[in-house]
Amino acid sequence: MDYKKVTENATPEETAAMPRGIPLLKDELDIVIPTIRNLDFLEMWRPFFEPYHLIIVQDGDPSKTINVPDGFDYELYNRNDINRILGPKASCISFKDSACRCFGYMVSKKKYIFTIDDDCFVGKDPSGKPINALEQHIKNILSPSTPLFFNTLYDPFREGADFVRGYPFSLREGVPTAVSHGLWLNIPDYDAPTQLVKPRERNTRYVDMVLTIPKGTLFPMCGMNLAFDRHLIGPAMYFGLMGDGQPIGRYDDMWAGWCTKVICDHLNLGVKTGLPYIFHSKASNPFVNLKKEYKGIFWQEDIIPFFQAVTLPKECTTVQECYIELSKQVKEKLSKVDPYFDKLADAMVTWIEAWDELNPAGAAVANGKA
Ligand SMILES: O=c1ccn([C@@H]2O[C@H](COP(=O)(O)OP(=O)(O)O[C@H]3O[C@@H](CO)[C@H](O)[C@H]3O)[C@@H](O)[C@H]2O)c(=O)[nH]1
Ligand SMILES: [Mn+2]
Repeated sequence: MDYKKVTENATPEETAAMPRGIPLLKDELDIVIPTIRNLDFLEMWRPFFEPYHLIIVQDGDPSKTINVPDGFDYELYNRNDINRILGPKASCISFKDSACRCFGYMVSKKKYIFTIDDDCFVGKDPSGKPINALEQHIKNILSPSTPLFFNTLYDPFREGADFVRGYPFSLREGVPTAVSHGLWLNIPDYDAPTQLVKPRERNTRYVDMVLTIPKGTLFPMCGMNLAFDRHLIGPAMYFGLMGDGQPIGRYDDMWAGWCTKVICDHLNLGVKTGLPYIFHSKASNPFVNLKKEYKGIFWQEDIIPFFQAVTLPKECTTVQECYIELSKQVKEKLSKVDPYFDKLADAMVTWIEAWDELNPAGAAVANGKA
């Protein structure tokens, strides 16, 4: 299949020249950014992001000042803030790892979240048009998913597509979409071994596709370019215990993705992957990544069969109830892999306790129907 290679990101001028459409969900969506750097990348995104509220989670040294470009409406939390707000429960929020971003999901009061890394720029589609990734995520999230029966013409709710012959009419309503998982041009999200053997590989392939991940199928969720319905699935988006003091890193989003997918399957919620693309500009150090990842690379050979075998009782009708049940199964079945999972299972409970403390209304409302 011949693809027009996409090899460069949009310039701020090209993005600024884009017609500023109506900012959909302007007051219902927060943009969460984990950072240890400056936030100059926001200049690139200004036309698309400026109307939205940002939640910046500053990782690392809290005494360092993070400069946010003028004109953005934001709240910023550093480690001192996390400790002050959560007290002892702050122990469940990772330090010195992008996993800290999930604190932003917890403190948000909005229905939707979009999270992006600070080294992700505006990509261009094959026609050279800057990609408004946020707009595409919103389209994905606001249209149903089809996890129960695979539509061979991809997302039937996209312009110019539909359900194909043989697709049961009883299933064409689809289910609510909980997660929209975007992809990356330029630096792909490879694990360290792959990065080491393919240091110069760049993703120039723009595939114009959005797919629902079928029920019963897990996937490797990357947190770099991700949106989700916080009211439907927020409490499952815990990015685990990673980074400082932990035996593992760079499995934060993976853990959240596996927990989220089994809970979405149980609650009849959908997960989509594909468009939009961002332009990932910075390859993190593969040797540092290998040190962070290596335990995860062999632990996951046990973790994946665990999640594939997970069943949740029909009495679990909220995300919190599903998540607590999942934490019990993690403690029971994964602790024999490594004592780390015993600690992680406890942290999963702490996360839900902290979530419900900061979001009391959410504690009572069922998030989805089993
Ligand atoms: O200790 C840290 C390190 C980084 N950050 C912020 O997190 C994101 C991602 O950082 P970076 O781009 O350096 O790392 P990548 O390897 O490209 O990240 C991807 O791999 C996964 C790592 O878990 C993750 O899903 C992707 O994000 C940036 O915004 C850094 O500023 C941090 O907060 N703390
Ligand atoms: Mn990166």
